[in-house]
Amino acid sequence: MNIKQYLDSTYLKTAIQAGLSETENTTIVRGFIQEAIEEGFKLIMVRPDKVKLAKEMIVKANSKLLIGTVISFPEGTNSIEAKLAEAQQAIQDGVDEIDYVCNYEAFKVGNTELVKSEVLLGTKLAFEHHKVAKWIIEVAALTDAQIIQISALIKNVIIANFKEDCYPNVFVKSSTGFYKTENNLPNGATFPAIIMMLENASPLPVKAAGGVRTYEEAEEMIRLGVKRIGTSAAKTIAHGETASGNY
Ligand SMILES: O=C[C@H](O)COP(=O)(O)O
Repeated sequence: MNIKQYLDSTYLKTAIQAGLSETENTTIVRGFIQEAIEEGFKLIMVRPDKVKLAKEMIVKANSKLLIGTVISFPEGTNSIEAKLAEAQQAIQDGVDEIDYVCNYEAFKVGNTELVKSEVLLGTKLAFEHHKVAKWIIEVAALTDAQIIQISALIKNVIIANFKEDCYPNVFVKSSTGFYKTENNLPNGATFPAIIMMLENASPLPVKAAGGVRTYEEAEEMIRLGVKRIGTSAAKTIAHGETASGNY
């Protein structure tokens, strides 16, 4: 198995989150993009304001590395209009895959219509530009029943509105990697959450993200059926090593 083809190498910290100046953080992002080019990962995930930089570096290196970005990250509470505008800008800057954070807070209070609308319109926008869409559900913020319901909701919106050959291009994604739980509980891609997603999102593919730190974890996720793994430890995982956790 070529694990690198499953790995979305991810750096989503803002300068403030990284405790760095803007210039220092951009230097880190540059290094991350360069590393992903050299390692032959499938895709690099960066914040929207770094998509242009990634595109320039990838074109210059004549690399096939794809670029993904995150929309309404990490809370997902922006209006649909704001999400579409952010995605539109990322498309203009050269993005290949758009990872939208679902408005899971709206979902939790019963506003499923809003989530259905954003999934429909956000996916439509991605498809109009031949891009992949992913919907982050933030499993740590949800009960098991809610994980099941929102995975099925996304699946049903896609099945009702798009042709079968589009299904591989819409993912249900577990986590932002930035959610903070009380008592420091795991905030990312746990095996039980991934299994519930796989069972209820199918035929849509699942992306596991958040807290994946070892080759063994990644391999087990793939064995379970995930098609993509988003991790800030892609290089260490690809080299069969274990990175320190960030929960
Ligand atoms: O979208 C991907 C996540 O931000 C990656 O999370 P991580 O930093 O815990 O690997």
